[in-house]
Amino acid sequence: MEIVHVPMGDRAYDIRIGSGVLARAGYRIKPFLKRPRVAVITDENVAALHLEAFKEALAVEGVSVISLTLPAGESTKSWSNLERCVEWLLEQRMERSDTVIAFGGGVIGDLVGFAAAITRRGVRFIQVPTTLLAQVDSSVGGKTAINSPAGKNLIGAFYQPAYVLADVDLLGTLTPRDFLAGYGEVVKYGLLGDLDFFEWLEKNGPALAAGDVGARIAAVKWSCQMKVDIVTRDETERGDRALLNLGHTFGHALEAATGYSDRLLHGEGVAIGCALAIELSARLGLCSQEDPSRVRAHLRQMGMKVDLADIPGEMPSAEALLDLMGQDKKVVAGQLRFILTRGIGHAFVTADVPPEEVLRLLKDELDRVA
Ligand SMILES: NC(=O)c1ccc[n+]([C@@H]2O[C@H](COP(=O)([O-])OP(=O)(O)OC[C@H]3O[C@@H](n4cnc5c(N)ncnc54)[C@H](O)[C@@H]3O)[C@@H](O)[C@H]2O)c1
Ligand SMILES: O=C(O)C(=O)C[C@@H](O)[C@H](O)[C@H](O)COP(=O)(O)O
Ligand SMILES: [Zn+2]
Repeated sequence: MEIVHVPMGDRAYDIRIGSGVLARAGYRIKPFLKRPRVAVITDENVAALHLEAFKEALAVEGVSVISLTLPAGESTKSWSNLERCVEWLLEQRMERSDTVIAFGGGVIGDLVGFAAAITRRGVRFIQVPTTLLAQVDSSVGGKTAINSPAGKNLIGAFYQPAYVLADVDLLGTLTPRDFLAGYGEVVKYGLLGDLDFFEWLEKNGPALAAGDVGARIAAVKWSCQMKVDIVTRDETERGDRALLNLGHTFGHALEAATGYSDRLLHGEGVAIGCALAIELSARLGLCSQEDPSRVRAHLRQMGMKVDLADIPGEMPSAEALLDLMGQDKKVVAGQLRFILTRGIGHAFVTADVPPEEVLRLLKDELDRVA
């Protein structure tokens, strides 16, 4: 069992990572409860596979459970599902000191975290992440949100969980595609701040995907620790936290362009976005010409999407993609900011990127699609 502590004063919390964690969830969660009753919100896939086991683990400690099951997929991060969650919590008479548990991937975590933040101006909230992406990234750090037709995660709040409980055994039921999408965020950590981690992934990525429990725990812990170090320096993204957005300026525009649909999962967009950010860095002379090919080679070795050509269906023009990037939350005074790199493990935030270079890169990439 591994623990990563998030030192945030009176909002400090622990992330507990291990195998067999779910079976002991009642024992772990009970100390947080003012009364032995929790509201669990999940999605249809997670409910079918793991909700009974989770309920039993809570029941053995005398904790009763009310649960709400939502449709699976990115389109669940919507106003209508936010309303559904909040109204359900109110109907169930959840008090401010009661606890809401997000039991699922990043979609459930982001939506339920936001619902918890605004219900009675903030009910206590615990994350039990069930995807690789949620265990390494979305359950930690307090970004919560839903999507708008105008762009990704544009409606939300910073709201930290009280606890995060990550059982890597749950990753065993993910589809290979969902597992690899989460791996996109794992690779991001190596690229943004730790060449040793990237090298470790080059060696251990295949074992991780094949189900090696030790490797999974190590990767989740490494990623969470990196995220915690950044988030505790800059909780609300005034500076360094934007590093965690490596690949996302491109990735979020691609998600919007593909309608937040099955055509492109978030982590897939992040992987393609990282490859584009590093290519852009090389074109601007910031990093070596070898870095983009090394990153692409690793993503390809893992069987991931790497290029715009890997996205099925029609893509909009380079100009339209650049326009979608204009809704990015890192925009200041109308100017886009990018996360670029001086080499693998050395990312930085900059507004000093000529839009014509971005356009040229996107055009070259789109030409390869045609
Ligand atoms: N808040 C943050 O800091 C942050 C960070 C990264 C990503 N995100 C958000 O996270 C979302 C993506 O999260 P995701 O990749 O977890 O997607 P997801 O929540 O849609 O889960 C992916 C799929 O896996 C299924 N699933 C979940 N757990 C399962 C399990 N154990 N076994 C079998 N199937 C399971 C889900 O039902 C879904 O179909 C995006 O909306 C993204 O914006 C947020
Ligand atoms: O926690 C962060 O900060 C991140 O940027 C992590 C990202 O992986 C995540 O996708 C996040 O939701 C993106 O943030 P956004 O502010 O660009 O919506
Ligand atoms: Zn992300």
